[in-house]
Amino acid sequence: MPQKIVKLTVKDVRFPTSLGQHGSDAMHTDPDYSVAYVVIETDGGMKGYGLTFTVGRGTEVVVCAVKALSGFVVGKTLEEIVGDFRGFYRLLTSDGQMRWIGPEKGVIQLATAAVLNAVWDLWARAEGKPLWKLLVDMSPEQLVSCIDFRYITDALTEQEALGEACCTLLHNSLGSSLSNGTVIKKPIQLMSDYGARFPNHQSRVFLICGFVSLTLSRSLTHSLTHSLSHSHSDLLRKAQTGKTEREEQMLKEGYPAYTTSCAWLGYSDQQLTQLCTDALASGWSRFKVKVGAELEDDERRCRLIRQMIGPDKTLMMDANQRWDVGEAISWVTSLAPFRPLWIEEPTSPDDILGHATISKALAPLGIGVASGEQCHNRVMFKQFLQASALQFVQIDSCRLGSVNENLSVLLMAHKFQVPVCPHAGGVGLCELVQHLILFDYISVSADLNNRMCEYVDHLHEHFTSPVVIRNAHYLPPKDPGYSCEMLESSVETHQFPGGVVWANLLAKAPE
Ligand SMILES: C[C@H](O)[C@@H](O)CC(=O)C(=O)O
Ligand SMILES: [Mg+2]
Repeated sequence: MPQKIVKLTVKDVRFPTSLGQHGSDAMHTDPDYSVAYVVIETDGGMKGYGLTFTVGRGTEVVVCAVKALSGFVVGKTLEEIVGDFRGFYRLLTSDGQMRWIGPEKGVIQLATAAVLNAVWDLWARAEGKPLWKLLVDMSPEQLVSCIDFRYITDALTEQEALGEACCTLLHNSLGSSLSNGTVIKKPIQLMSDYGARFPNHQSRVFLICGFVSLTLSRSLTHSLTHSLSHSHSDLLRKAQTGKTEREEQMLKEGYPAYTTSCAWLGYSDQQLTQLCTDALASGWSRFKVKVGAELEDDERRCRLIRQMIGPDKTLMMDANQRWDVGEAISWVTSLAPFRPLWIEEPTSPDDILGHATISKALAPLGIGVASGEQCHNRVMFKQFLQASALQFVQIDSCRLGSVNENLSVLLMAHKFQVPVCPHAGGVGLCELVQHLILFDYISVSADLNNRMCEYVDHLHEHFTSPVVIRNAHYLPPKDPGYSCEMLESSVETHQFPGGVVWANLLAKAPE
């Protein structure tokens, strides 16, 4: 029976994390982890839950934006929405009056994520599957039908995402390997043109490829085979191979994670030492430390954490946009002896060329640049990738326009061969993003090299299906949905400003 969405509610839910300095960094010194929490209800009695992460006072603005979008959802059936998900995404992001306050960025994009996250949750529940499994079971055609390719076709077309452009890539890679111009250049060119023009006849093109390869010298045959098996424009259809094994692997081992919870900037050295000791005992081997306020403090804290974890474990550093470009380079150079794998958000999240300059300067030190938690849409990610401005892509389940826009970024990252290491520092972000990275491994990247998903050890007790971590790995969620339903009691007590937690805190606050 069609499920018509008849109601959308949104609540301002905040947790006073600033009291314990949990989540603190060089730019967010007193973060109260918060969400704009959305519930949609159907006439059949089903509910979908969605949220977007915010930090304290900003939440009320996001709540207002969600209310402004609710008219696009209420009255639609789930079938109508998911039957043309690309169209629905555009309806939300491209409305002639609403788009002026974006487009596709800032508060309105956070609100879009909250609403669409609820729709994806409803869809997964209706199918009786956790979201990652819903995505894994979708055909490549269904997956691309959820993506708005507008503004990114110069980096990734729908055909490439599906896997119809392999011949073009084959031509490009053979073109370079056959630099002295051999007789096969022409046939390959013809095959490439044929493949591009008649994507449905690809199998025939492959047959011809196979025939040609038989006639080539051994090294050229190797080159051809390599191109076919390592073609990164040949995305979703190619990744169908081995999917079942990868899904089984994930169910058994889980997805590798790193922890940020030992070293928030406002934690004392004593706290850092204790948390690090506990984390090591629980099997964590990858740690992120906040930096950027005072160089001397950073040196002391980084020395401490490196001494604690030893030379072989992985350390990442996060500056949360604190520096100018030159300052970032010299500051991180000073911290290089502590051997960070990456420096995260060294400067403004909008400064693509600045990130490229920093990447270039730090490459000789073996330090990569990571960014994405405030990268507001697929167009920004496209340019970061095109400019080789980052070496680690940090998708965020709420900063981008929900699963739809995250899919496009996962595919672009795969095409550009940049590892994805999702951001999850916030309330509910671990619960959400685990689904996306599981899908990425099983259905897109098929690669765990240099990849890990962030974990923060806060506020999971407020969710009905909290994340499960075993031996520093995310175990795939089993419950249907997108894992962001919160306990009713938690929502009630933490609602701002009337929930009992806030009523008490506000009563104690000085005038
Ligand atoms: C304010 C948040 O806690 C932020 O510091 C999170 C973050 O940058 C991360 O987890 O990475
Ligand atoms: Mg960060």
